[in-house]
Amino acid sequence: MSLKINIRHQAGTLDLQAQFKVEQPGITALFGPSGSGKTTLINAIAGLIKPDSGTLTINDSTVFDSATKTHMSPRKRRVGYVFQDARLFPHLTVRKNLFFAHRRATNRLPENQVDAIIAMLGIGDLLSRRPAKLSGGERQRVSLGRALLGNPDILLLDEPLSALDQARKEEILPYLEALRDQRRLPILYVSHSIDEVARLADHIVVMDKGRVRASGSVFDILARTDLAPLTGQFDAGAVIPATVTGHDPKGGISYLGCAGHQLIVPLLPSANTTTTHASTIPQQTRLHIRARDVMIATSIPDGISANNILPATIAALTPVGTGNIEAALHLGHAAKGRILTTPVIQARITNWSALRLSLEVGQQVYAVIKSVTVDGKLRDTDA
Ligand SMILES: Nc1ncnc2c1ncn2[C@@H]1O[C@H](COP(=O)(O)OP(=O)(O)OP(=O)(O)O)[C@@H](O)[C@H]1O
Repeated sequence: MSLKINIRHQAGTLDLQAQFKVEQPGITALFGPSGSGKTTLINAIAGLIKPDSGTLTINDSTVFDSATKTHMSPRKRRVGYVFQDARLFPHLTVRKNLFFAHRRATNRLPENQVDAIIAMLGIGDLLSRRPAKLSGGERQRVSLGRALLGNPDILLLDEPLSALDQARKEEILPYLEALRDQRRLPILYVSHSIDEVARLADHIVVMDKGRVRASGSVFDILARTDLAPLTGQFDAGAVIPATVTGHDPKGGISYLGCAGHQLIVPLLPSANTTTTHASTIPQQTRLHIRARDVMIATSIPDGISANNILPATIAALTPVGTGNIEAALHLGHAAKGRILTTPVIQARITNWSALRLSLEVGQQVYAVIKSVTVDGKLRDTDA
């Protein structure tokens, strides 16, 4: 499955010139400031607007080509679209909303897959209700179900959580994670929230003023300090790969390995609680470490509640806002003259602390990590 975009489109003051490819399943976040052209771009992919020029290819099928005057209708494009507001048919029950999409699909899903989607989204008990009798989170889950029952080649999600309060967001995020992990479907996900992106996305396309400024894996993009003004990475912190290496259910902790270091986190829900070592170990995961949850120490601190104190080397010190410094820290201590290639995490400290500790680039320090989120499936954990 692939999506290839090379389009140009003028809308009011927006001069959209977008060129990128999505060739992998999983979630690709379209991220960027308000007005950067994200919705215009996915409307073009869905066929809701016709670009001025260029080409759009979904799965080797050219859905738009200005040179040959090809502009396939939205229905024929096999694209599932979930909007900010659920846009369900108000007069139809959930069942009828869902099966409307199923019946219209050019390539209908088999019954067992329909049942699996309904189960995955936890909407089986809602089938006889009308949209007005659903909560905001339930409506969005039904809307996701309706998009999936159309058996799309690609799913476009335009800020599907932005109209929901934090509690409803937390309710729906696990379903999006299940969707990402269980269905091998590319998902283009528009979001303003870097926390959501860090939690869900595998890849990020960063847009600004109608242009694609960068695209790459979530690990690489969130490690790039040059993109921070656009990504809000200073608030997001880092997303880095890790391995679950063991569990100690009695002690209530799990062990993770990251760049040769061990981290301890409260027992992960994925742990087998009857044995000390789950059969699935080691298991790949990722950590989200926010800059505000990392402190810097110049020597190993004593008598401290934080479990995770990792050696680190300062890669960059960047002023942010008034009075704060963002420190980029390579995990591990670099020998003199050696350049580290280990993952980078960020720490948010005050100017005053940086001066007091005489911090400088290249200095060997310790990162005191107060809290880690282990993948999205697993809750925020004070570590
Ligand atoms: N039909 C239109 N007529 C005039 N201007 C338009 C039209 N569509 C888009 N624009 C312009 O394009 C800009 C980008 O819109 P778009 O909704 O694609 O941005 P966005 O990145 O999705 O923003 P947001 O994150 O706020 O939703 C708008 O600010 C507007 O100036």
